[in-house]
Amino acid sequence: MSPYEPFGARLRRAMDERGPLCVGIDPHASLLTEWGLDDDVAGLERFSRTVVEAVAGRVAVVKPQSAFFERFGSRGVAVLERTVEEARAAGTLVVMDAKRGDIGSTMAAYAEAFLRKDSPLFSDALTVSPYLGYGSLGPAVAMARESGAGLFVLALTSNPEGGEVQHAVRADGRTVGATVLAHLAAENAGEEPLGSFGAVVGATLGDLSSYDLDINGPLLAPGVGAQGATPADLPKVFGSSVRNVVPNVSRGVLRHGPDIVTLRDAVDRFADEVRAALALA
Ligand SMILES: O=C(O)c1cc(=O)[nH]c(=O)n1[C@@H]1O[C@H](COP(=O)(O)O)[C@@H](O)[C@H]1O
Repeated sequence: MSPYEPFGARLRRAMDERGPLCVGIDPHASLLTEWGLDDDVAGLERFSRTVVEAVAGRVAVVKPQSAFFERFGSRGVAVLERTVEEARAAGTLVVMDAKRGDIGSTMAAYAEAFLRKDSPLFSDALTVSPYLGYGSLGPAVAMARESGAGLFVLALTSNPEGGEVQHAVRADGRTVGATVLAHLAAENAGEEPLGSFGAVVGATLGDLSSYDLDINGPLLAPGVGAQGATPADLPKVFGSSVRNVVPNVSRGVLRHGPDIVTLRDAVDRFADEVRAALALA
């Protein structure tokens, strides 16, 4: 038994206290330019610091997108470390969006990198890909349990290309995406108030009534804002599972920077719209 409070319980509390919105920290080169920053490590650091300052304590979760930090090599990764540390120090949960996935023995090293309690990049949860087979994620599941961390496993992604893999029908008649969801439901069985093993399910996907989203775990829902989904779509897409949805907005909020007050207003608008949509669900 881990001495740490599980991610699912910490997330449920944060969602109940602050609402479920997740703000993505995605320092696109084009956003750095729009913010009047140089596309370099100093610009990256200023951008990330500003977002954390604007949103920490106001939203349940932030989700730094590792790719935009890796672009700058080790110095960018150092900024990512500080971003994670500052957000966590401010009491905001951090989902590291690194979408890792590999054979089990390598997955164990990714788990150490992001989910081992004393790792420099330790995050409250990590996005992972199950498309080397769900079982290959075993070491990450084990490490997450040990550290009180969580995973968000790509199930039904927000991009239109995802369907060719995720809606594919297996020999047993189930789709690949449904199988991922079933694995997660098994992982979370009996956990209260919420399991720690979430699914990524795009808010852009329209009617998902043929999928069982009731996995007793969180559903990270990217696609709100720049990809065209709105908070009002959430009840339609997620049905009765909507209370476990963590909607992510990145560019839809970030384009309102660099002024902190304007950024906060944008976050508050999305947060209010999400609350209103959930109240009607
Ligand atoms: O895992 C993710 O967060 C993710 C999964 C998915 O299916 N679609 C998706 O857009 N994302 C991420 O969510 C963020 C969406 O950003 P915006 O489109 O700017 O709101 C990006 O960091 C994507 O990498």
